[in-house]
Amino acid sequence: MTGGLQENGFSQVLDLVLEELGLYYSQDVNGIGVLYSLLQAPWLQSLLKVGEMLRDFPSAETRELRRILRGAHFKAMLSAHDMVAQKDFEPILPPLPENIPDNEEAMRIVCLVKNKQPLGATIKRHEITGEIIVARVIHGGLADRSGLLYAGDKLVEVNGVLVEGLEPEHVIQILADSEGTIIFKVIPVGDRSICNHTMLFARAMADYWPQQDPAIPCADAGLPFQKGDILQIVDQSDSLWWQARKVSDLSRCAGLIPSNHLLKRRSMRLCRRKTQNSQSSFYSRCPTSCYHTVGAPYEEVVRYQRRPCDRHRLIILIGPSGVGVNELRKQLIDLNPLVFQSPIPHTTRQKKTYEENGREYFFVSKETFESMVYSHSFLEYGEYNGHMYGTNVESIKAVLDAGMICIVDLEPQGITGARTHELKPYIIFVKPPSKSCMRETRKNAFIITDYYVNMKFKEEDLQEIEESAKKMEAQFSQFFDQIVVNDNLQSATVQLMSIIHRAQDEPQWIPASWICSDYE
Ligand SMILES: Nc1ncnc2c1ncn2[C@@H]1O[C@H](COP(=O)(O)OP(=O)(O)OP(=O)(O)O)[C@@H](O)[C@H]1O
Repeated sequence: MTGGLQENGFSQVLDLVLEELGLYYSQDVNGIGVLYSLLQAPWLQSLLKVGEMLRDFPSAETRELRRILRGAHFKAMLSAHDMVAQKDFEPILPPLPENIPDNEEAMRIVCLVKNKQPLGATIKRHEITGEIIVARVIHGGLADRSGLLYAGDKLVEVNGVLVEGLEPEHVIQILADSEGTIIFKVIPVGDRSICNHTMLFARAMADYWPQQDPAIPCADAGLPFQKGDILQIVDQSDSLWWQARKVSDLSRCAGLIPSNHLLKRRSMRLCRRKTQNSQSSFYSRCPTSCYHTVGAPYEEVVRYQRRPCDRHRLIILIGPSGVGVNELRKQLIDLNPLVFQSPIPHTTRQKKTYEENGREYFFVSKETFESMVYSHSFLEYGEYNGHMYGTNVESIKAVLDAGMICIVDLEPQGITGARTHELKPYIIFVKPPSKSCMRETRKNAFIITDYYVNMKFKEEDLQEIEESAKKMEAQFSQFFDQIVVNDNLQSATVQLMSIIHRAQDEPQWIPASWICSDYE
């Protein structure tokens, strides 16, 4: 590079810089952005290099450049560049006062917008400190979705009202009266335990009405359910109160339900009270009578889909005597004997001449029958006209092994024995229609009793069918997978047929133990 060219280059660069700087001086620009891009500019880099070089070549231009570079504006620009580069532009807060106590707690301000829906959190008074704290946050509720309130958070203020010294009921009232925005001041809980969201499904084995439970921490946060309902238990972190939703209504937020442990404890207490009243020892009676009859409050269930290579599920029809269980079973078999069959029963009665052993019945001696009873071979058995009759599990398996759908009608007391992983029964309750409908549809029907065969239905028979159906439902509905009303015989049969096919081919809830047992 020649001396002339060098001089030309420098003056060009300088002209450029001055021109640009002149532009910025005349504009009211946001300094940081502009400075940043300005200082990034390749020409400025060159200029700096030029400056260094010029130190060694004193001339009029050099002196001028030195003056520019030492100018206040230029220095200010460079210092601004340094600040931007070091991100040193955040506001400087005044120092904290020196007299803050060491134990001062951080406060969180939570703003929730409450429409018509509940807040989805419960509060309680801390047993020791007396402070009002968030007792639990309901899964899927407003507070839970906000992610800002946690169980254990200390409430300081609600909508500007100090809660110190207030009763929890008073705070609840403030919350209930608030519409729209609610502002909480809370001291966040120190050790926030991670909620245990075990995804577990359970069949309720009893009804539960939170409004009638004096022990529930907040009745409005409770989830009412009826036996047979399938519940999704979303939180088991509390040993006494779980949170659950009904699978039939998963869009609703979860509610409180008593834990297994709590219900068992209650039923034990009930049991103790009963046995005390009956003057006998709790320990000697409880395991066999009371506790056994009360049973588990929830039954864990899983979704089960029968594979085409699996045996069919046993179809059990349950219903009050005279409702038409036997008739419906016969209708199904008559319609499709290659698909539907019933097991061949055992009996102690004499074989008739036209009968064949193993076709109508298995004819056995009283002794054989008794030994089968002792070895629990029968799902159910009973006496009729002085003879014993029984439905044997092996006969059921024979139908299932032949690839057919086995249908039995059972007394409800036989349900427990039939509920095994081997048979995986699907239980259908045959319900009577209204009495007026029965009167109409049973005009030409005959009822079979222990004393009479082929008697017309009387008014008291209809009454008895209705009452006995109600009792059965009250006691056993937790086991019913489906209910069919036997009004019109033809339509009830068609409905039953489609239910049975769905039971075999579509996913269903079954006890988890039936699946685990497969791998035993
Ligand atoms: N939907 C119906 N419409 C008209 N008649 C019916 C209907 N269902 C059943 N019946 C008749 O009612 C009578 C009693 O029915 P069924 O014998 O099936 O009763 P059940 O429930 O099996 O009672 P049980 O166990 O005491 O025999 C029979 O005559 C049957 O044909």
